[in-house]
Amino acid sequence: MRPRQEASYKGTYGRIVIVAGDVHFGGAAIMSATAAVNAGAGLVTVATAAANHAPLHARLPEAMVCTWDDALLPELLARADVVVVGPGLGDGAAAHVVLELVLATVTTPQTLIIDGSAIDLLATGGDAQTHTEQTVWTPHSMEWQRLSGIPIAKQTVSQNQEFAATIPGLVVCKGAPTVTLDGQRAIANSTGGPAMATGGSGDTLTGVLAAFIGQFGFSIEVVAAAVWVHSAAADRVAATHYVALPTKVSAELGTLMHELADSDTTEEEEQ
Ligand SMILES: NC(=O)C1=CN([C@@H]2O[C@H](COP(=O)(O)OP(=O)(O)OC[C@H]3O[C@@H](n4cnc5c(N)ncnc54)[C@H](OP(=O)(O)O)[C@@H]3O)[C@@H](O)[C@H]2O)[C@@H](O)CC1
Ligand SMILES: Nc1ncnc2c1ncn2[C@@H]1O[C@H](COP(=O)(O)OP(=O)(O)O)[C@@H](O)[C@H]1O
Ligand SMILES: [Mg+2]
Repeated sequence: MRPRQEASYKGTYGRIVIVAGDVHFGGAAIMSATAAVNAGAGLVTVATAAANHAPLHARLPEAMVCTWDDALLPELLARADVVVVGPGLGDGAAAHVVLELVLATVTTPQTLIIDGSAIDLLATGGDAQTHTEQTVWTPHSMEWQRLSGIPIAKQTVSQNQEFAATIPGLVVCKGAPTVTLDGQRAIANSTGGPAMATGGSGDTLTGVLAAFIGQFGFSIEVVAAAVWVHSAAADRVAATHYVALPTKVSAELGTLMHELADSDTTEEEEQ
């Protein structure tokens, strides 16, 4: 976490494009974008099914919106610092087409975060290679089983590392605990808990990851920090709520990040 610099503008903090939300899963797109905005991303655009356009605008005016077939999307993707693909993308014909566009367009040094339906589409149809080493995979156990072929019961860190080493970038194996892997190093997360076991927690994590990479760069440390902050925000909600609803977790991010950035500055000043 770093405080924001005086000499900066919205472009300094990351251009994020989130490709998400078919007609059934508009909430996934909204939750991902809400998290990205609250975690400090400079500019957020959501590419989604037409049915989600107006709800997203009404719910989150900070985000821009276009549809998957918008003629502007290829250029938006090419100019992005970080692209998220997959939350609630579904497996319809349009999802296949837009995933192909994303995979063909996003290249190093851009970051590509692959989640949810996009992991499933690649597990069943394509190969798991991308054009950027700066890829972050965010599977839950079943998505990881589909992609890696490792049955859930055999998903040990060493088994997971072996497959992680064969695909580009980092893998965030979500669970209790979530473990971030790069094929060699593994970082187990220390925050979070069962109050997060509710639809949309993973969708929210994609937005936090995108915002962190957009602001602080791509590395295993930044990815693990985003995982930690997302679950730490959920812990705060869970301190007074039975379930850590993703929208409440996103609302908690701003205060938590303010405190973390502030405490880092204080430590630096004291040294
Ligand atoms: N509001 C919205 O718009 C929302 C939209 N969403 C979007 O929906 C899309 C589909 O995502 P998905 O995760 O719901 O479905 P899928 O990939 O089929 O996984 C479920 C299967 O895996 C199994 N399973 C085993 N272990 C598991 C584990 N640890 N965690 C989870 N599952 C586990 C599980 O076993 P069972 O429960 O049947 O025993 C079941 O057989 C995706 O794009 C997502 O972004 C959601 O985020 C919800 C809110
Ligand atoms: N028992 C648990 N302990 C810690 N974290 C959990 C627990 N259950 C769920 N989570 C977290 O919730 C998220 C679930 O992700 P995912 O299944 O992709 O959600 P969705 O697709 O519904 O948004 C992950 O970040 C995971 O670590
Ligand atoms: Mg998910």
